[in-house]
Amino acid sequence: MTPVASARGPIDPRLVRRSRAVRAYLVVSIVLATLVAGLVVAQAWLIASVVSDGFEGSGVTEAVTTALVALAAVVAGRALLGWLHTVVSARAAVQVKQQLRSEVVAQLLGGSPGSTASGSGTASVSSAVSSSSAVVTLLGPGLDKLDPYFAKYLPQLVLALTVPAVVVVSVFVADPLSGVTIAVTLPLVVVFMVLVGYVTRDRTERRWRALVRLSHHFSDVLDGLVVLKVFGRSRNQTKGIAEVGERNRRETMGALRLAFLSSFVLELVASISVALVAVSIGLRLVEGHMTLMTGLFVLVLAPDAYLPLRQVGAHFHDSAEGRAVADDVYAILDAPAGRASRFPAGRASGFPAGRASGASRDHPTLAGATITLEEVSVSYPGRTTPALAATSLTLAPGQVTALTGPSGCGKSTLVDVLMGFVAPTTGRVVVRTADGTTYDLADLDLTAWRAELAWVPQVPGVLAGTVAGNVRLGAPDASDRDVLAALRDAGAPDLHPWRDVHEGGANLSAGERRRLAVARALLRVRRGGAAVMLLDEPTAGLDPTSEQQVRRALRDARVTVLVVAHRRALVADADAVVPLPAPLVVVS
Ligand SMILES: Nc1ncnc2c1ncn2[C@@H]1O[C@H](COP(=O)(O)OP(=O)(O)OP(=O)(O)O)[C@@H](O)[C@H]1O
Repeated sequence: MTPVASARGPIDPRLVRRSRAVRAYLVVSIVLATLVAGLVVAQAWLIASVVSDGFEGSGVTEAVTTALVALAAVVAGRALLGWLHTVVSARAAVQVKQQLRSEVVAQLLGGSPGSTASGSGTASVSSAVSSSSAVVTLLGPGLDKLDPYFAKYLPQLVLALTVPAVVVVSVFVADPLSGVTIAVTLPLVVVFMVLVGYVTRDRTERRWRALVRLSHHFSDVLDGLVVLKVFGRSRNQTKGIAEVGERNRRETMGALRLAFLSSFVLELVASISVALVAVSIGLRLVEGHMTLMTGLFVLVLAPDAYLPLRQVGAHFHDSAEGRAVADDVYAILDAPAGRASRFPAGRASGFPAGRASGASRDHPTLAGATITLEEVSVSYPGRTTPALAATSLTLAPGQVTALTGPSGCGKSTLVDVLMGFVAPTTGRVVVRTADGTTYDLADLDLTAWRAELAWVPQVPGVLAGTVAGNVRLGAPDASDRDVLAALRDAGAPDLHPWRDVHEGGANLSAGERRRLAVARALLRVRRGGAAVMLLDEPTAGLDPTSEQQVRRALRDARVTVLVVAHRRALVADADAVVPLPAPLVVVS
């Protein structure tokens, strides 16, 4: 796993720094906890006074009745404050999760608000969030693990910081010896908590990673289930899933065992400490060195010095998974924008990735622009040969350029570079606008850049909905007539615009999906303002009539066109042909 900058204080400073909701919540929490601390002391004092009055045999006097009413009010007040704290915590959890979810989604989609927040740009995306299944786990059940952090751990932590302090001071004022005893033993509980925390941290992190691995594995198997079934290998996967599931179970049980054990240790330390205070009070009461009222007050109050700390220790386990999740979230948000943006980026699922857009970057208009690739090459880590060897080519405005070459020579990679999905390893893409200004693609706002591109990938993306809805993705405001014309010119007059389309175009043939994507690109040029078309084998698998239609549409588009072509007819139509050399074969 790539190391990520993890924040390991009692409170994750990144959450406090980046979320106003958390800061506001902490302020409210501290106020509520201080009120609770006051009520705890008041409650102990009232109980002590009622009981000592009872022992003195003064009967149910007016003072006793008043104390009992006040005691009832204090108990009700504590209940009310507890309820308020729960409500505030739950609200904060919802707000923070909502904020993190939208920040992560925006970062993955390239909007990158996270990069403007506090991204140092030094962390890299953890391998735990490098696949779509991991992202789904992270944004769904993953972020929900922040609930215990906000609902249980943080309120308790604030109580643990305020209540013991108030209790120690009150006890010290009433009985200095007990005050000193509590003040000396309290840090012991903290020391044990820290020790337990260190052990727990690794355990819970391991458990979270096991859960992510399980979801990865499961999603991979589901993806390949059809192939596995056809080749009779699906049953073998049962064993794999069972093994990963078993590992997850073992990690969960280990984390639970540790949680129970550490609660026991904290209880023990706290009980021994209270016993020390009780023994000293008992002896002094017997010897008559202390009043019953003071003794009772300290005895009732002493456990409350330890209780919040013990509980914070217990809730630390509930929150630990949330902290591991926060690490993954901030690994995405703090990653250099491009790395995170690879998630949705075209075909590419590995490095080198493209980058996210930057709102302040330039965005020249592409109408009439010349796009030049200067010695652009792309190499993927771990590969001995470049995916695209150093290539130079010029896309002249309004011309159709055909890119040819054997399979695997990097044609689609070159298209990915132009789409901004993949950053060149060497070389650069230069844009010379109609007025003669030149720009480097690396400096441009990619969202604006892509808005002027019409793209037909080798495997077109199709969303659930209708044919027309999919075609309109290129130009949402286009009329029905425009959609029909685009479908006709893409050689797809047979595709009814209102026909239902399933997710991924599962109910369309490969040829229908391709023609739908061509229609979408045509509409983007005609009504969406695109000035450049990038098409990756748009006529593969089409019948001669449809192919003829697509070729004509490309010729008539009157924009700059780069078409990856294997078919001779498509190449023959081009104004310029750029052949890429066969990839180097390295035999080791
Ligand atoms: N994400 C990736 N990670 C590593 N290698 C990759 C990645 N994408 C592509 N490649 C490799 O880069 C090389 C070029 O791939 P590319 O898809 O660009 O070729 P192509 O010329 O378009 O091939 P075809 O004509 O078969 O579509 C191939 O060897 C491919 O295996």
